[in-house]
Amino acid sequence: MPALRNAPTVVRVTDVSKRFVIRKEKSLKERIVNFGRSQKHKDDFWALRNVSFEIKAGTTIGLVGANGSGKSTLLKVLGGIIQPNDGTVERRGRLAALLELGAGFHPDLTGRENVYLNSAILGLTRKQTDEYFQSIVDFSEIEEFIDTQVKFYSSGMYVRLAFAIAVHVDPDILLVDEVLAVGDEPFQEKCMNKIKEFQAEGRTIILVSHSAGQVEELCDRVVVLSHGNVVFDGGAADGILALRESFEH
Ligand SMILES: Nc1ncnc2c1ncn2[C@@H]1O[C@H](COP(=O)(O)OP(=O)(O)OP(=O)(O)O)[C@@H](O)[C@H]1O
Repeated sequence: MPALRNAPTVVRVTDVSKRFVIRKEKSLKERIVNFGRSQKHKDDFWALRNVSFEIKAGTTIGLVGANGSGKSTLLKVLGGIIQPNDGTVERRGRLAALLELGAGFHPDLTGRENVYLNSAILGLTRKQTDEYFQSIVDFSEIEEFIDTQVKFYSSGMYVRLAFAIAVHVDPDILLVDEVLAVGDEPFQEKCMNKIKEFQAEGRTIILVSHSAGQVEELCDRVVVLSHGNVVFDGGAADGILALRESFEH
């Protein structure tokens, strides 16, 4: 469901840039020649450069781009997990983020403990989590392992529990990284249905995906990143064409 023209802006990204410092390892020869001198060899790398856009409530937006183009970095900045070096991110409403595998889970805690920990981080009281708990477990279909430490979970089990938590905390904004691809087919279908339900309820979804089919099916709008720059921002069909073009640069 495309956002209404007069819907409020729920995310405003203004001139966001993110720099990483990359350590480069020297070759064995360089290390011998430079023996005793500083071994430090660092480069600045701009993963995002002057990224700006706004998202209206109720929009499903696809973030696409080649490997390394900055999609996950942008999602983490949007989710407040990392801070940009320049620029600002403004958000309105409760946000739940499904980022890379395991992010947000404590490996030594059990599934049950992680449900309570994550829900608390997302602003739910213990009583509210008690109410949702069984529904989260049912959605994840991993009841048998709910009292196992999550470090022993398979990738699919991680995603099942993480997705189940994210969709039960009543988020206004849902961030979804490529994680859905890890679930098996029945679970992927269940997630797609949940995302469509969220769309119908007017929630805002920001989705990173490498699947053109998934993006065309779900997204009202597509932002294409290339080397940390926004090179396209518009409709899904044109966005897929722009994505293919960006592979050549
Ligand atoms: N913590 C970090 N330290 C140094 N460099 C990083 C860090 N995180 C990301 N990068 C670099 O920033 C760039 C963008 O990474 P990012 O994970 O955002 O790409 P992506 O578009 O999500 O890629 P993919 O499609 O492969 O998941 C990459 O070159 C990556 O190596």
